[in-house]
Amino acid sequence: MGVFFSNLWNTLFETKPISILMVGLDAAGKTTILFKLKLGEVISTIPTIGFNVENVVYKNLTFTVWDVGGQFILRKLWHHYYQNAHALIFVVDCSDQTRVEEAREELFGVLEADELRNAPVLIFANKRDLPHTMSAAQLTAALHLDKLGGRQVHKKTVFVSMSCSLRKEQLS
Ligand SMILES: Nc1nc2c(ncn2[C@@H]2O[C@H](COP(=O)(O)OP(=O)(O)OP(=O)(O)O)[C@@H](O)[C@H]2O)c(=O)[nH]1
Ligand SMILES: [Mg+2]
Repeated sequence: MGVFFSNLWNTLFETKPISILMVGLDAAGKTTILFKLKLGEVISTIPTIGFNVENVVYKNLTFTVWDVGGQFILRKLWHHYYQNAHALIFVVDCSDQTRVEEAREELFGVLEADELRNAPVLIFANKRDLPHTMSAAQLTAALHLDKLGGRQVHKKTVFVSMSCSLRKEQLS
């Protein structure tokens, strides 16, 4: 995650404030990540109806992070947030193989958005503390990240970060 934020800052340092859109399936852990970044603490969450937005200071850099609810019925609202996003974080529960295809479909849908054509993308593989998680390589394959250029999805810089937002240490 550190490399992603640093690259983003270097690319966009003249554009302030930098807005990051965070989406992903319901219960992937987006709100937990947002408040871990904001407060350095794990908070108790409820499913997000609508969005949360917070200014987050990460290694002395300030970002505005938009965390949008991921329940199925809410996903059709994601596009309202594309216009102002400089970067995208797509959160995946890497312990849940049963939903990885659903996550891939949603990811590809987001990446087709014209507004996000220049946005760097971080795939944040969350819940690494749980048993039977997919590795970065397995997730890369399951999400077909190698095919991002192949189905008229714009070429993008895509990072994959494996983490757990419940642990005490800072997300890195
Ligand atoms: N084991 C584990 N649980 C996590 C982790 N991150 C989040 N959770 C749990 O996953 C559940 C869902 O987390 P949320 O942050 O509310 O998920 P969300 O992506 O914001 O969900 P929506 O708002 O519905 O889109 C909560 O019970 C969290 O405590 C993690 O890294 N490991
Ligand atoms: Mg949420």
